[in-house]
Amino acid sequence: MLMDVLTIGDGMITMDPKARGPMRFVNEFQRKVGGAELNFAIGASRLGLKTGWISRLGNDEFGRVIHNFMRGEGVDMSQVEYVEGIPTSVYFKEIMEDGSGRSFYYRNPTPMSVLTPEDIKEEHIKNFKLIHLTGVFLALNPTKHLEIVERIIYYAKKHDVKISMDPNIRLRLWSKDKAREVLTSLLPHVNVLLTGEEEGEILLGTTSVEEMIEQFRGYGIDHVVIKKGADGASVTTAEGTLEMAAFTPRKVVDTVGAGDGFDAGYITGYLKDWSVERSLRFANKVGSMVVSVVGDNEGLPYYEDVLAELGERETIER
Ligand SMILES: Nc1ncnc2c1ncn2[C@@H]1O[C@H](COP(=O)(O)OP(=O)(O)O)[C@@H](O)[C@H]1O
Ligand SMILES: O=C(O)C(=O)C[C@H](O)[C@H](O)COP(=O)(O)O
Repeated sequence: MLMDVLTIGDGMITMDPKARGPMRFVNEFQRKVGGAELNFAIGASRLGLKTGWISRLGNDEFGRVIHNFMRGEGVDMSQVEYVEGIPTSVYFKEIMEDGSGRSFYYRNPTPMSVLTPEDIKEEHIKNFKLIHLTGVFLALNPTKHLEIVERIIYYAKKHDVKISMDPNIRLRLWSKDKAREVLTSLLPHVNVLLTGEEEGEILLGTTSVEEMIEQFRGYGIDHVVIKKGADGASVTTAEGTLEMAAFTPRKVVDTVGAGDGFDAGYITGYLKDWSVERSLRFANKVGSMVVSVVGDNEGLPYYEDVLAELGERETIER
């Protein structure tokens, strides 16, 4: 069966604080699941894409929680295995009154560290239309994970599978210099780049967004998407640049996961051959829906919900 999108990355147990404010004062947490690529996979699957995930989980209770959760989301788990001796990754979230916050990771080593390039199978990669990569997986072990990603890209290019990338730079995981070195080496292979302005500055050393876009386009990237949080996003293609304001969310309660959701939304449009305008509107809507729900992926909408929010489908409440 031809699949749509594949992503690779660490799945984590997420501990969501039950109260807002500095984490040192929070005594109760709710156990959820998270991780940039895991969120993307859930988002893509809910938007109707046939989605696969390459990952490794600890052979423990938390690993089972993530496995069952992802199965429930309809993500292909054929390339997810349990690992002995390394616990499933965990992270704790801090959420401040305005919905912003910090992350505290317990993921070194992660079960992903047993993965090798030999685990990547050409027969598997060629089944997909697009591979979505993010900097989080690369940050966990830059040298080794770069080899794995290069293997994926080699097979992808051989079979005309497209590549999308979100730098998702987490400075708690690696330095700016390392992130720049590793991620820019991949840019020539990227078809769709989904980045923030600050990440663009880290990668290219310029604060001018115009210059950034020009440089990214110079790498041969077809769609350069710049995400700007509450200010929306822009997309630059051969046809030019389209800017779009964000939608006003019902309420901003937790901004984590908006970028991952936006990515899933934009890739949905890209794979459906929608116009840039439609893809961007759809992705902006997905992002705005994620920030109005607490949790990294709980707010990720289903395809029909996005259409309803865009006013393209009638909603019946009762
Ligand atoms: N406060 C907000 N209001 C409305 N939309 C938002 C808000 N924050 C994020 N979004 C939407 O989600 C997208 C991604 O958010 P952003 O914070 O830029 O990504 P990242 O999480 O990757 O840093 C934005 O481009 C926008 O469409
Ligand atoms: O995997 C990691 O290391 C993470 O940081 C997990 C985060 O839940 C997402 O990456 C959220 O990312 P945004 O969508 O950019 O808010």
